Amino acid sequence: MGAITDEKRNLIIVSNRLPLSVKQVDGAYQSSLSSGGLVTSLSGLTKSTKFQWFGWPGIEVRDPKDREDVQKSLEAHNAIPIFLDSSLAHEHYNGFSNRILWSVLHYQSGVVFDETPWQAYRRVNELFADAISETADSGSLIWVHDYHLMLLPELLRDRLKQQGKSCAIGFSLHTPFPAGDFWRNLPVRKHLIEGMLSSDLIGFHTDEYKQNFIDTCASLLNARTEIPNQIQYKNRLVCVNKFIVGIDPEKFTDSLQKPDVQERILSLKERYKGVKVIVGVDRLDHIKGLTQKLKGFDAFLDDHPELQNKVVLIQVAVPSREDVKEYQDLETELCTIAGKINGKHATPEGTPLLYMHRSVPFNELTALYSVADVCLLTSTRDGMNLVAFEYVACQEERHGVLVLSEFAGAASFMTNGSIPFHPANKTEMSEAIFNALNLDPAERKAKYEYLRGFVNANTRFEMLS
Ligand SMILES: O=P(O)(O)OC[C@H]1O[C@H](O[C@H]2O[C@H](CO)[C@@H](O)[C@H](O)[C@H]2O)[C@H](O)[C@@H](O)[C@@H]1O
Ligand SMILES: O=c1ccn([C@@H]2O[C@H](COP(=O)(O)OP(=O)(O)O)[C@@H](O)[C@H]2O)c(=O)[nH]1
Repeated sequence: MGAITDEKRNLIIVSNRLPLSVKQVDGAYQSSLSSGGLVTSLSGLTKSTKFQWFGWPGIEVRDPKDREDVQKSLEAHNAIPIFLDSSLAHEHYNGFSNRILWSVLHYQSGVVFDETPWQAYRRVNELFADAISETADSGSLIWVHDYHLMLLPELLRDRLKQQGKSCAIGFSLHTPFPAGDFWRNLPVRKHLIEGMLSSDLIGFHTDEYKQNFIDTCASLLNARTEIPNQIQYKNRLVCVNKFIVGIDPEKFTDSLQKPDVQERILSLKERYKGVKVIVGVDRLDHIKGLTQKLKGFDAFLDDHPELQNKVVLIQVAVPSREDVKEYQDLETELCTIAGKINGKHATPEGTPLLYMHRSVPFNELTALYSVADVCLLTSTRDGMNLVAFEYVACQEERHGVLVLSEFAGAASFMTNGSIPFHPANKTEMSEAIFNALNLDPAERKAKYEYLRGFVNANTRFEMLS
């Protein structure tokens, strides 16, 4: 079985975060587009497919009248909020999903398990199952996304069965799934895998993640896995496969045509005349290797004094998960390193590093991508990394070079068209940057065309759509 596709069926998308996050500004509720690749990867679907999207609105709303208002404002975008108390949401999202589960999925050591966040994780998965099973009709396709909701397929299947409904359930993991023994770091590992195995189809970003998952099912649960892409467990047959997540490149090329974006591009080109621009866009997260990136860039500046005032790194670090201490500490560390780099390498002509700790509007982002000669992505682990795709989409004229960590999921597909490197090796990173800046035009064009072909061929996330 490949993708589940059936235009007549009602499609329900479920993710922890809705594509619109709600905030209270001066007493009124306002919604804005959520950050991150999951939302980007599914936004292309809105063009061609009708669906309802269930998720947490990102804010506690207690008053029933306020809940109604929020519900109505999201309804216009087919988004259905699942309201959670703030302490429950905090323990589920920050406590278990991001401090514990995210770390294990991305091979980070020193994970400490705690019962309270685990119970909150279970409870939130139950609340999602209650809300969705109530709304779903028999025959609906339910597409669950990501590590925040690994228990949901099982909870949902039980409830639907009790209600006499039959629905196909798909599950997409947007993160890596770790190899070998790493998953054993989680005392509740079995519950999570069993939760996912109640799906009909499970999708991963790469073959490597898929195979790691299959191997874990065999070793942990004794599941039968002899038939490729199938897992037989407790009288159920579950299909697993790789589904390449992509972007809608037209959204980016259209943005570049807008007069105000063209104007912005001209002004950035003027500002950086005679200077090579390297761009980095990452959520401020350990897995993006930002510490390594800044240190690698420092090494590059040390190695190439002849390029003083001739290269600038513009790094956008999008605020993320700011209630988690590890993320706060990372932000402090990055500020210190950024300050040191500019302290060491700045001249009266300017600074080599522009470190921006904020999100940028979409048009500004596309202008930045467009003027950059190089895009530097240094993930230590990363499910896919859609910034790599977006940079390519904005480089039709310049044929800029992608310098891509071998640990980003995107590297499984983009290595031929990029300059790969190991993010823990400063020397390798410095050489990769130098090579990218000095690539001859014919090779640049060839690499670019390879990447462009890949990005254009993978514009739809085709698992259940
Ligand atoms: O919702 P947040 O906690 O703010 O985090 C944003 C998203 O981060 C992760 O994104 C992943 O999905 C991308 C698209 O498939 C992929 O390219 C990237 O490598 C992953 O890190 C997370 O998995 C999402 O659930 C979050 O919404
Ligand atoms: O200020 C910004 C800058 C970037 N992005 C988007 O965040 C997504 C990042 O996705 P990626 O897959 O690279 O990583 P993730 O953040 O999901 O781990 C991309 O679509 C970016 O365009 C964003 O939402 N706000």
